Parts: sequence; structure tokens; C-alpha cells
Amino acid sequence: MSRRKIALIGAGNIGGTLAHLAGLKELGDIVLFDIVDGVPQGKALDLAQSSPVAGYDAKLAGGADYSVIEGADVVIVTAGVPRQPGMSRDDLLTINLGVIAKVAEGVKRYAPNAFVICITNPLDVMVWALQKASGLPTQRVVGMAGVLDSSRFRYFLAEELNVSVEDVSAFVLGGHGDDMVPSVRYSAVAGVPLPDVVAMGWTTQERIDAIVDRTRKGGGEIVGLLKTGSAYYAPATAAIAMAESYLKDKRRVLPCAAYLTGQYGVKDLYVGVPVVIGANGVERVMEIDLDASERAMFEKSVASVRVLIEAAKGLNPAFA
Ligand SMILES: NC(=O)c1ccc[n+]([C@@H]2O[C@H](COP(=O)([O-])OP(=O)(O)OC[C@H]3O[C@@H](n4cnc5c(N)ncnc54)[C@H](O)[C@@H]3O)[C@@H](O)[C@H]2O)c1
Ligand SMILES: O=C(O)C[C@H](O)C(=O)O
Repeated sequence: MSRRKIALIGAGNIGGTLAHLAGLKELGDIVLFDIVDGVPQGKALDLAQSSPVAGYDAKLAGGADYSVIEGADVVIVTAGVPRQPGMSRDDLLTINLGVIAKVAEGVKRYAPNAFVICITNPLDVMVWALQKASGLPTQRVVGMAGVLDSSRFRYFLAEELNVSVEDVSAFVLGGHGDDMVPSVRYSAVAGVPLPDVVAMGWTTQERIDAIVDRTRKGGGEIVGLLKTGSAYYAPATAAIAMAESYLKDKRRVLPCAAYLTGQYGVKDLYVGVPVVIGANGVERVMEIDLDASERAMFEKSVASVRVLIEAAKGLNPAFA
């Protein structure tokens, strides 16, 4: 059987890390595209030269012409700019909306059958714009944020409780902004709900509240430390989990920015919710019950996404 093809649009920090992880996991052959000619070719060659030592077989190539992505099975989009300290993700709207419009043209022309994962920020608007401008089916265009935010939440919880990260499960819902909704009620340690773990005296509600707050601001914490860009190892790892679930039809249940058609009372918007990812893309949206306070937080987060969508429509009439 021939190998699957994974196209990475944007060969910066996340793009390079995605290529490395996709290679190490032998997910398929990999192409990198970037507008800065030389960078995608250079990263592809460098990574290819790591493959004999690491022991993986994959063809790696790069280019500054969209034709390199032709026939890709999976496209992961990181093209655009990251924020700098002092900025919010929303400050990237104008510049990255222009980038995404071009990316959508390239994907529509060269990889219309791909499963497309958008990472570029502000995420929920960029994935919406990518789907609208490319015209690809909504179940094959998703945004990566929830897997990353949930992974941060899991890591902080595991550290607090002094247990393996493998035994902590958690969901973060809503938009990928500071008002995202880390769900305490649906988080668990080895299946034991987090509120019960608090009741057992393993930690306190105050400490959980602080972890929720740190999770919400997790991206900004890293931007503040790096000073020249944003997180890339964890974001790339998260997107690879989504790509792998699609390519191997694993049907993992992952929190992703998915197109909603009325679920959670939301229509024509991409928002982070748990979904099943299989061979057809987003196979199913899991509509979990939200209590009054969770619903209020979720709706606040959705309202922030809506405001940004309206701003995007104002910036580019093609989206109106
Ligand atoms: N969704 C998330 O959870 C999440 C997490 C981390 C970062 N991000 C976002 O991902 C994006 C990329 O982050 P990064 O750290 O890889 O940034 P980076 O600056 O390292 O890489 C971005 C790359 O995009 C390229 N680029 C710019 N315009 C382009 C275009 N028109 N076509 C093709 N390539 C183009 C640049 O040349 C650069 O190589 C940022 O917008 C960042 O905010 C999102
Ligand atoms: O915070 C950022 O700007 C990047 C990304 O959205 C993140 O959460 O790490």
C-alpha cells in the first residue's frame, strides 16, 4: 500500500515540529509549504537526514509553490504569525485572515479531498474562514485547540495530584481564548471525577480554581517566557493526535473546534467541543450536559468567538 501524504502549510516552529513527529510516527510522506522559499526545503532535508538514525521511512520534501501539497490526505495549517508578549490572539485577526484566504485557495485547488486541521490563531475564526473560503465539507475541516488546552489542564492536574499524566483525563470546551471552559466536572483521575478527588482531600477547590485559571492563560504564559513566539511542541503533538485518529480511523474522542449546526445551541460557528475523529473526519459531535454555571461560561466563550467572526466579515466582505 502506498504511503499517505501529509501536507504542512507553514514551515515555522509548529510546522517543523509537526514534520518531525509525523516522521517519527511513520504517518506517511511529508511535504512542507511556506512562502519563505528555502525554509521548507531546508527543514525537509534536515529531517530526512535524521530518518536513518531515528529509524523511520518517509519521503520529506518542501517548496514555496502550492503544487507541492497536491493530493494530500491530511493538511495541517500553521501559516501566519504568532503573537508577541502583550498581544492577545485576537490581535492576529487582520494579518492571519489574509493568510488563511490564500491558504484556502491552495487547499481547494490542490488537496480538496484532505482532512484539514487548522492551527493558526485566532483559531476559532481562522478555521471558520478556512472552511468558508475553501468550500471543503465541514466534517473535513477542524481546528486544533482543545487537545492542547486539555493537555495543559491534564498536566497541571497530574502535577498537583502527583499522579501519572496518563491517569488524568480532562476536557476544555469553548473557544480558544482566555474565557475557554476547562471542565472540572468532566475531568477525572483514573475515572474518579475531580470533584470526588477534592472531596477525598487530595487537593483543595482553591488549588483546582488556580489550575483552571492557569490553563486558561496557558498560551500567554509560554508567550511571556519565550518572548519571540508561542508554544509549539505541545500544539504540534496535539495536532498529530488528531491527524493520527483520522489516518488510522481510531475514532478517538478529542476536543476540537468543530462546525456546529445547532449542537449546544450554536449554529454556523466553530467552537471547541468533544468530537469523534475517524476516517470520515468529524464523525460525531458529543453533546455533553452542561450545568448552569458551565453553560454560562460556555456561552460567554461562544459570544467572544461570534464577535471576532463579525469582525472578520467586516474585514473581508467575501466572508459576509
Ligand atoms: N491553535 C492553537 O492552539 C495554537 C497553538 C500554538 C500556535 N498557534 C498559532 O499557530 C500559528 C503558527 O505558529 P508558529 O509558532 O508555527 O509560527 P512561526 O512564525 O514559527 O511559523 C509560521 C510560518 O508561517 C509562514 N507563513 C506566513 N505567511 C504565510 C503564507 N501566506 N503562506 C504560507 N506560510 C506562511 C511563515 O513564513 C512561518 O514560517 C500562529 O498563528 C500561532 O498563533 C495556535
Ligand atoms: O497562546 C498563543 O498565542 C499560542 C497558542 O494559542 C497557545 O495556546 O499556546
